Amino acid sequence: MTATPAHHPISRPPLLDFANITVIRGDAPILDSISVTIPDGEHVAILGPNGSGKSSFIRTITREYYPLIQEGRRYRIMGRDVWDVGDLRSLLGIVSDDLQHTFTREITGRDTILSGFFSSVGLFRHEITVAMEERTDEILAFLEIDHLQDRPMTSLSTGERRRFLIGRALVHNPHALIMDEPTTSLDLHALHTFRTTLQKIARSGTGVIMVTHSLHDIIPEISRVILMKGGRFCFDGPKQDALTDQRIGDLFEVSVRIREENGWYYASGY
Ligand SMILES: Nc1ncnc2c1ncn2[C@@H]1O[C@H](COP(=O)(O)OP(=O)(O)OP(=O)(O)O)[C@@H](O)[C@H]1O
Repeated sequence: MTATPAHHPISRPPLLDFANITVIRGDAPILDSISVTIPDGEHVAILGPNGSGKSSFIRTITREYYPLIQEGRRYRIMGRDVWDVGDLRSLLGIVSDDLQHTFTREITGRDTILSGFFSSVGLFRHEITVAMEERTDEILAFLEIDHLQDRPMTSLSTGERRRFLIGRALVHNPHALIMDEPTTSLDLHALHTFRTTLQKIARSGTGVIMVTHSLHDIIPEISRVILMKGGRFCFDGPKQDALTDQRIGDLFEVSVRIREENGWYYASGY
């Protein structure tokens, strides 16, 4: 199935086209003069230590945080400077812990996915069409979670809940799935299932953009890695150039050895 949009035309504008993006919170910049262009459909990881500004960067994409208006600023998403925030968020599939924490009521997995059509947390008096039901069935099958669809979200494990949130994010065939620390609190089995799901999504044509502090989140399909520290992007380039002993050691301020195995990267010796 095309759970994700293999049909997006090739000549789309970049997903993100940012220049000189600075966000101030309190009295200090939490994002400091960030410039980055991410083409539509590209898979990118943004790797950085705790407090480096990764979540703030995601919140700037989703317009929860606004950058300063200053000379040379470019704040363009999918070719546009001005967005209705609801429209923007439905074209970007966002999966974050912030979102997961909002699903605390007794809502089933299926209804969680359906609620993505309305950008709501749960279903109220929303009119569900046959097309929406069919799309939900496709997504459930694609993510291999159909057997869990009638269970309340509160009874599902963290990994299972996360897959339903991905399903919710996929309803509109988003240009990209944007994830914040997607594997936090997953055990080895859940991690394996999650990574397999993510690889499937990446291969189906949807861009995968994730912020993380773990090398093991970087699926082989991700070829570009941005290193982030102190609210700045300090490296942006091919994965094999980013994930070196020296660069990762400097990033996390610890001596580390990086090993690659079948496209996956591991850190040891710290
Ligand atoms: N609304 C806010 N008000 C004040 N400071 C903030 C706000 N949001 C973020 N910060 C600060 O900005 C810095 C970056 O935070 P952010 O959550 O973006 O980092 P992170 O890289 O996602 O961290 P982690 O890996 O621990 O989740 C931190 O020092 C944080 O305290």
